Amino acid sequence: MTDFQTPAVAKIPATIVTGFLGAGKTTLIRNLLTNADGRRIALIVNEFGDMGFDGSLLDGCADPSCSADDVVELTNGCICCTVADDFLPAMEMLLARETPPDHIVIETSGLALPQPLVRAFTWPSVKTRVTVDGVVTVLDAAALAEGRIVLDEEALAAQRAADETLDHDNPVEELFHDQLACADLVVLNKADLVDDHALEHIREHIAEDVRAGVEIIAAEKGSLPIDVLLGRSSAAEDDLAARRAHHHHHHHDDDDHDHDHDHDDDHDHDHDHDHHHDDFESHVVMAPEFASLKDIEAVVLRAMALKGVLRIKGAVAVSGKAAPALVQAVGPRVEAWFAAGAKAPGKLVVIGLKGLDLAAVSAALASAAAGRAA
Ligand SMILES: Nc1nc2c(ncn2[C@@H]2O[C@H](COP(=O)(O)OP(=O)(O)OP(=O)(O)O)[C@@H](O)[C@H]2O)c(=O)[nH]1
Repeated sequence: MTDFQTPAVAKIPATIVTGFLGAGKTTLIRNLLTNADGRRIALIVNEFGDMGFDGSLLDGCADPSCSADDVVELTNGCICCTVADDFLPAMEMLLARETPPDHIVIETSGLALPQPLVRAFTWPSVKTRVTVDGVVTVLDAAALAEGRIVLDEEALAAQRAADETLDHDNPVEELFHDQLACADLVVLNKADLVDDHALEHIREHIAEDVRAGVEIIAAEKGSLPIDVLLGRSSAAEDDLAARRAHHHHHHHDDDDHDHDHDHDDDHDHDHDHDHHHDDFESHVVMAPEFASLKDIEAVVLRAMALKGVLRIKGAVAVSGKAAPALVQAVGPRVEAWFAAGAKAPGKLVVIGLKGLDLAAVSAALASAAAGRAA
């Protein structure tokens, strides 16, 4: 339908960056922002957990080459559940600026379903001004190669049979499929941590989960040319029906938590919003002062090894050092480094499966400190 009254105004493209906890979304975006080539990019960031912004991205943006024009942080829960309260107002604010951005990049939390967010682009206040340029799904190749995210349906069935507590689908798996089904581009990140054979194996599996024609590109530290990441013009918001995962549900019908209130014809195939993040929890844990970066790595690694723990990150103090250390842990990998200017050291965010033993995690962190002092 053509509207002859309104001159055609080019819509602002928006790129959605999704992917599981710790896959490398922030790293990829930091890279993108330092290669923005004069584009004015606004960034909307959503974190799962109470602590909000992880600081490392801001570090990147203290860099004069970082071109983030504006950074909006959404912390009231998972973006896919707070679209109307958080995301739409943030978008409207960006659009109301005198000089709107050239491009908008949205980093979803690692537990967000991209589909409800894409659907938000069909809301009238947004649809006339913005279009989804592409959904970029970042995958952790190491997590896949090491079986922390299970690719294989048979292996998954075996896992389920072995673990009685998995009475329904593995929530990590379901998110994985949702995030893949929505993708315009899959970035097989952390390629440096796996061999070519494993990469090929992963690629073959993923090919079954993505829409036809979706590119799967291996990367290290999310480092890809900006023209690969931006400029896809996918208009995903017009194509939602094709972007739903086919879940193999093991839920009992009455046990399905479908919080979606939208049940008109357009929207009620909304199996893509089963709120898998009800299956996860996040805590802020006070961290002691550590003796050294090595000490941090050893202690956090022990906490990561506890059942259900998926991600730990934050900033901690190191004795005798003015600068706090940032900590990043995904699976068996812990990184810690000094970062002047990181704020509020002494807190770590712990994210994991619902039912994780928080007392044990806190104790692992605290007892290590006591042991060291002895
Ligand atoms: N070896 C390796 N490490 C990587 C790569 N990309 C990211 N990392 C590390 O993985 C960890 C998580 O990276 P982030 O970019 O914070 O991941 P994220 O997806 O934004 O994490 P959440 O927002 O918590 O979901 C950090 O310690 C990164 O340094 C990569 O290509 N190779």
